[in-house]
Amino acid sequence: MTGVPGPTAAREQLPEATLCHLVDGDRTLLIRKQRGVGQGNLVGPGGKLEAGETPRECVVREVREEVGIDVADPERAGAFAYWADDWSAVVHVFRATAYEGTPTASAEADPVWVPVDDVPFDEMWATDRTWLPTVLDGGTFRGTFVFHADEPRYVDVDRGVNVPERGDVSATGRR
Ligand SMILES: COc1nc(N)nc2c1ncn2[C@H]1C[C@H](O)[C@@H](COP(=O)(O)OP(=O)(O)OP(=O)(O)O)O1
Repeated sequence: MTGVPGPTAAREQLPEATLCHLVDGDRTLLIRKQRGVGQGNLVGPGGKLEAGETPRECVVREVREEVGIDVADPERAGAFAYWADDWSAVVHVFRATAYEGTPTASAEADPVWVPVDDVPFDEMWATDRTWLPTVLDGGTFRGTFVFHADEPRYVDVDRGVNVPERGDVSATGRR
């Protein structure tokens, strides 16, 4: 894909995106992506940062656009940087426990509640299983992933670390 950061892009060149993992008692909200990056996968709601937007502003806006609810308390749970053949990104991950509204389908997303203790990782990005349990459990993490031919070839996750909203989220310092 022309103009899209691939596996050799420097960290500073990567587009930024967000994910929200909303926990409501013993269930957590995922979406079935209807288009865009990861179409067909189950994933947390979220999307790409717009110009001038902070990750927190982005995650609130994207959750509202995708599933029609307002998350009240998005808390930063970590971030990962990844490089793939046709897309690479820094993804900021938030956990939320309070919201207003009823999750509703949009053109981008079908909302799906799943049990916190039975998340369908087989239908998600392969690397989600390495960090999502930590997030659902209230912890923090930092991840670095390299994919080739849609398979994760390098996976590094630090748990219990706080990652600033701005700055290098790559555990390896790869730039
Ligand atoms: C390992 O890679 C990824 N893992 C997970 N769990 N989620 C990922 C990964 N790469 C991207 N994502 C998520 C992060 C964002 O929520 C979306 C970004 O893509 P999207 O195409 O949904 O962006 P939007 O701004 O919503 O879409 P439009 O451009 O159509 O407005 O994917």
